[in-house]
Amino acid sequence: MDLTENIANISLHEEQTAKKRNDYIDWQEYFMAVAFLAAKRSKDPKTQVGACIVNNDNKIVGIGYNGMPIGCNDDDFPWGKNTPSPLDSKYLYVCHAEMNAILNKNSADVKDCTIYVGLFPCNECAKMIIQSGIKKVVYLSDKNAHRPEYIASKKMFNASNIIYKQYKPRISKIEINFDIDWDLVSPTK
Ligand SMILES: O=c1[nH]c(=O)n([C@H]2C[C@H](O)[C@@H](COP(=O)(O)O)O2)cc1CO
Ligand SMILES: [Zn+2]
Repeated sequence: MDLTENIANISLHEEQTAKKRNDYIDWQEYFMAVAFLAAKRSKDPKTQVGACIVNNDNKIVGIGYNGMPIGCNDDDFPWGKNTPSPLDSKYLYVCHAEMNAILNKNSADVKDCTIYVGLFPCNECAKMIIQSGIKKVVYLSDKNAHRPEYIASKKMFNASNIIYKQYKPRISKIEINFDIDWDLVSPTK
């Protein structure tokens, strides 16, 4: 067997024994990352939240982020927090990520689904989650846990048998790189 033939045999063997890659992201990482990607669409200068609703077949059926209602111009409505009049701050207007994800659903309903969200849901979103039939909440941060709205959320979730679970990331960062050299990854034949 000459050298060229030998090299060809080795590469054929490599092709035939090729294994799947194992550094792929798992389902939870994928859904939480989708929620975080959606949050990047938010115009809120302080807090960007994203939510991703997933059914029992691991299919995404709704995505949302916090933003002004349709027709309420992002540039005209306020984004401040601590204004003398509540009418001049964002809170009376902004739609929360969870609410948008539920309303944006692309399936008939979101019954028995799981919602992945950056922040633990407030009491208003908790009510929407319960009424929509979502059965599980996976959240990243519970930074407002001491506030009455969030204590109320937990009371309602407990009463309604909604499971809530904090997501503990295995990795702290998932990078999206548009700058891939596709020919280097998989050379054109
Ligand atoms: O679950 C949530 N979902 C959600 O979309 N939000 C939004 C509403 C506001 O735009 C922002 C919170 O504003 P701030 O952190 O500045 O108080 O995050 C806030 C929460 C917190 O519960
Ligand atoms: Zn909310």
